[in-house]
Amino acid sequence: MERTSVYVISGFLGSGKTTVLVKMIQKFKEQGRKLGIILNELGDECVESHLFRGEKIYELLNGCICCSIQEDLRKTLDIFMTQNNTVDVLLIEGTGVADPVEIADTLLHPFYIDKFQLKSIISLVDASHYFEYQSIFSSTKEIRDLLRDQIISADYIILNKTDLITEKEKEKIHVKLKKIADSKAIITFASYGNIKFDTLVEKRDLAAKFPSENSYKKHHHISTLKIENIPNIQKIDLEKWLNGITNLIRAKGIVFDIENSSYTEIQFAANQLKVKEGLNTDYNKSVIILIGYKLNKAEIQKSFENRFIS
Ligand SMILES: Nc1nc2c(ncn2[C@@H]2O[C@H](COP(=O)(O)OP(=O)(O)OP(=O)(O)O)[C@@H](O)[C@H]2O)c(=O)[nH]1
Repeated sequence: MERTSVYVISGFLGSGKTTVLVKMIQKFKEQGRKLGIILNELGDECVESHLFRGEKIYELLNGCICCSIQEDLRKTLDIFMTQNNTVDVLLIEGTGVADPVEIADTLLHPFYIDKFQLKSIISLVDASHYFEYQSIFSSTKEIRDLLRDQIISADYIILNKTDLITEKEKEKIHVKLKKIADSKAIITFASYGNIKFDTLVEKRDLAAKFPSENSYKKHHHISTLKIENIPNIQKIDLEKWLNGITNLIRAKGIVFDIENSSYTEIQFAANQLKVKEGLNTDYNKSVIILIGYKLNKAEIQKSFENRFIS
C-alpha cells in the first residue's frame, strides 16, 4: 500500500509557514490529492482556522516546546491511520519554536514508518530578521540554536520575505545558509512564499531514506536500520546484544505477541533497555529501529540473525 506523503513545514515565528502552507494546499488540491493538515499551535487556540476552511484539519493545541509535541502528534497520526486511505498527502506545520527533528523522529517510530513517508522538511527563514536573530546582542542562544536546527534538518530551505531586504543582504544570508545547511539541501528565495511548487514536491533524497536520517546527518553522520520479524527474545539477551553494537545510540521497537494479541514496546537509550509489556494494539508487526553513528548495517543484521534466529 502507498504510504501517505508527509511534508513538514518549519521555521521561526512569523517566517511565513502558514503563507506557504496555504499555497501548498491550493496546489495539491489542483492535482486532486486528498489532503490532511496538522497544525501545531502554540497556546490553546488555533487562530488561523479560517484560512483552512473545508480542509481536514487536526490541531495539536498546547504544542509547547516540551515533549508533549510528540505525544500529541502520535495521537493525531493514530487517528489518520484509522481513517484508511482518506488522506494521501499530510502537511504538518510546526510551531515557530518546534524543532522539526522531533516531528521526524515521531514519524520514524515503528508504528508509523510503514504508513507515512516523510518527503520533505521545509524550513522557512525570515530574511528580514535574519541578522537580528543571529546576533548575540539582540537574540538568545536558544533562539540561535533553534534556528540553526531548523536549517540543518531541512532538505528544502526557503529564504522568505526577500522583498524586505536588498540584493546584497540576500547574497550574504545565502552564503551563511549554505554553510549551515545540509550539502544536498535546496536553498530558494521567495517573497510571500511564492516558490516553484514543482521543485518543492519533486522527489529528493529524503524519501529514499528513513525519516530523520537526513536531519541528523550533517553533524552526526547518523544512520538507521530497521530489523523486522523479531522472535520472542528475553529482555536481558536483547539488552546485551544492543550494548554490543558499535556506535549504537538509540533503538526503539515493538514486538508483537500473537498468542496474547498484545505488544511489548522497546526503548533503548543510554545503554539501557526499557520494555513495556502487554500493551493493546491493532498493530501486528514486530520491528526494531536502530539509530547510530555510521552503523554497519549488514553486519548488524547478520549478527541479529545468528544470535536470535538461526
Ligand atoms: N513582507 C512580507 N511579508 C510576508 C511574507 N510572507 C509572509 N508575510 C507576512 O508575515 C506575517 C506572518 O506570516 P505567516 O505565514 O503567518 O507566518 P508563520 O510562520 O505561519 O507565523 P507563526 O504562526 O507566528 O509562526 C503575515 O502577516 C504574512 O502576510 C513576505 O515574503 N514578505
